[in-house]
Amino acid sequence: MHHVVRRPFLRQILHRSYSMSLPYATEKQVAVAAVRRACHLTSSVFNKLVKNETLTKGDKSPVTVGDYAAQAVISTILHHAFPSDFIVGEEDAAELREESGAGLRDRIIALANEALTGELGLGDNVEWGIGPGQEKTTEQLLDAIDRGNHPGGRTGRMWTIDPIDGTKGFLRGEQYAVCLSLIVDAQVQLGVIGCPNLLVDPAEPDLGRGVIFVAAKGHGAEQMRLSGANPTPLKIPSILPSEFSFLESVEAAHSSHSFNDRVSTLLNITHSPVRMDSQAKYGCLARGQGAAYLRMPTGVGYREKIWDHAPGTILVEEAGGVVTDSRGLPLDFGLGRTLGENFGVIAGGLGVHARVLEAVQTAGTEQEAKAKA
Ligand SMILES: Nc1ncnc2c1ncn2[C@@H]1O[C@H](COP(=O)(O)O)[C@@H](OP(=O)(O)O)[C@H]1O
Repeated sequence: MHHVVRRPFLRQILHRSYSMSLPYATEKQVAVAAVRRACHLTSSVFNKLVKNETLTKGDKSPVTVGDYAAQAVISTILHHAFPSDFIVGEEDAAELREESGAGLRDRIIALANEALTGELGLGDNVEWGIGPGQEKTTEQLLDAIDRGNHPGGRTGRMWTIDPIDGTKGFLRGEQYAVCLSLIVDAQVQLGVIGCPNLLVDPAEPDLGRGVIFVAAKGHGAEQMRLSGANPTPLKIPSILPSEFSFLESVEAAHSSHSFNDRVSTLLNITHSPVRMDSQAKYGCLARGQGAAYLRMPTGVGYREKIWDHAPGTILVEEAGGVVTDSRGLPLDFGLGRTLGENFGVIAGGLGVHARVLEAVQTAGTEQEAKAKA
């Protein structure tokens, strides 16, 4: 009798301390498992389709195959674990449902099923629809891709998926990232960024490549191996911008290189910028590579997508940094699928961010004056 009375009490205490330690513990496990499988998938697409096939210049088919299949995998896992959550994903399956898309569709379904049915790894759970024997039908996987059509908004639980962020980097065999975040009532609660091509430690190249960055609101940021091993907490060091360089996009069409040059000059930064595709930039910043990430628009009209910044923003904030737009406003993840009126992105360590923001505003005023003259 004594035993029967004590057990629920103990379970209550244990549950309370567990949920106090990490409110989204299951979500974190599921998200890491989903990103890990998608990373293996995209790496295998690269090895099969980019390295070993002759691609014509501008051929985007490996990206298309990888993008669709990775979104199918992540969305399937999320739906098994959290059936009522919404998903804001970059892709939809309309093209694959057409008669002309049959070849592409078959390739994608095979790849997604291969990724879903792989052996269970560290922290995996069969209840998430993964593991040997868990094949899905074509219809189930197309529906999984299409579940990414949520319009976003200010309330509710929603996941953002960018199955291959940095598609240009992916095709060049350089950096790209598989990105996932959980947003609850417009606040990012969880961010996971898988970077299959990123060195585990730039100071020790022998450790190899393949990193997953994870951050949970109020519970810090960490980096782990793709297997989930070696979780290491991340903290942005307090450094002066002159000692380090900016992180920026490789693609001049995505972010103004000349504007960044001017900001570097204003801050007396002498090192060249580190150019890198995808949200791997946020990951590098969080582990102390580069002083700040600066992304200023190249023209008017483009609106940044929430899936391109939600995981990175929480990662940098949880590593002790700050992320705002070029006016110093927080990024607003509650306006739909885009960041709406936010203009540009500045991410950096606490003191560094304030100095970069000031220089960005000076450079912006100069630019306006020049345009008027
Ligand atoms: N004109 C533009 N300005 C800013 N970002 C753009 C852009 N056109 C595309 N992008 C986004 O930039 C992302 C890549 O960022 P980066 O330059 O940091 O690697 C692209 O993601 P995808 O590669 O998933 O399409 C795309 O969403």
